[in-house]
Amino acid sequence: MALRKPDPTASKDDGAGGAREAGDAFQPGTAAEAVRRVLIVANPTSGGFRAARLDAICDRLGRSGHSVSLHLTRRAGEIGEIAANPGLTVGVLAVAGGDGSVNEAITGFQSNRTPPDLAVIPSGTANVLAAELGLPRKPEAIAGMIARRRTAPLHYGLANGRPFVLMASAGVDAEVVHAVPLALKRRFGKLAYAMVGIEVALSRKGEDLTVIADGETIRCRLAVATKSRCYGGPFVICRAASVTEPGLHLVTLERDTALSALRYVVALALGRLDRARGVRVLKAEHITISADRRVPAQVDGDPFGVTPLTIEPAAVPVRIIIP
Ligand SMILES: Nc1ncnc2c1ncn2[C@@H]1O[C@H](COP(=O)(O)OP(=O)(O)OP(=O)(O)O)[C@@H](O)[C@H]1O
Repeated sequence: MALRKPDPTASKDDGAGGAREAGDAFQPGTAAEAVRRVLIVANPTSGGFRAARLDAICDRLGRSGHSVSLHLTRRAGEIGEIAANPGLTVGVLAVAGGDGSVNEAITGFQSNRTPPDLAVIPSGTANVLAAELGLPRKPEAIAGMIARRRTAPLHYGLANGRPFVLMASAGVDAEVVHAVPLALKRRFGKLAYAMVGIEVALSRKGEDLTVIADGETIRCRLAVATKSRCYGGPFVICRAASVTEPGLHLVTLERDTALSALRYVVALALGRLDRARGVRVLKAEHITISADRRVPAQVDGDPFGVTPLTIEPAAVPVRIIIP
């Protein structure tokens, strides 16, 4: 077993170059050998990261005959580079991190003609995908899931060509995502979004959005193109959406004053957003979001420039390991 022990100091450059450091994951071998190889790429800066969990997962997978390599990232972008590398000869690329790290892997897979199966070892601040797929948290259960290799198609979306696994949006939520300083997010987790959200909601003017969904024009203040049922954690934004089904849904909110934002947050927390006044939920294949002025956008909880956005489903899904 080519096991690199989780090392909290590995974020410091030890002179080994990027993906190569992942050892066995880039060695040639028979197809049968490659299938048993698992490369875990872990983001040690993600919320709730625990090196000891990875150690336990590596040990358990090693005991079940897998060849496991572990790579701790040292900077943003590395997971995408590893996922895109055509020399990657593993059966499973397991991302230990939050939704942003998973997004990087999917983005990398776009330029890899033979991507391995994707597994997610959940950490992260919100980790909506983990809630969406009902992923286990305990090391033993995660290792068991990876060893079983039951997969589902992960149907992701594209916003201006950039993959999103969960959602792409423009409006007040994206403004909050843009405004949350990383240090605050690392210190307070989801609470950081609530703190900055209140400040943004009370101070912003907002902008009218024009959304065209499969030819229908909708005017609103917040538009969320979603693949996921959940939003911001376990909160249901769109009952009909599923990351493992093709297609997209659109959720629009007609108002974004501080009071209506509060109403919508309460409705979301109660799982009743789709029934709240001024909310529309519809299925759509092709969505554009534009505004007279540039409105901040976000994908999968990370800042993503400004409007206009053109959003559509990706043609080919990724295989993801599920419980
Ligand atoms: N070693 C690293 N140093 C700094 N940033 C990194 C590193 N490795 C990955 N990243 C970046 O950190 C971003 C956020 O990480 P991640 O999604 O794993 O955790 P999170 O922000 O706590 O969780 P969530 O996205 O679920 O809120 C990712 O977009 C990724 O590009």
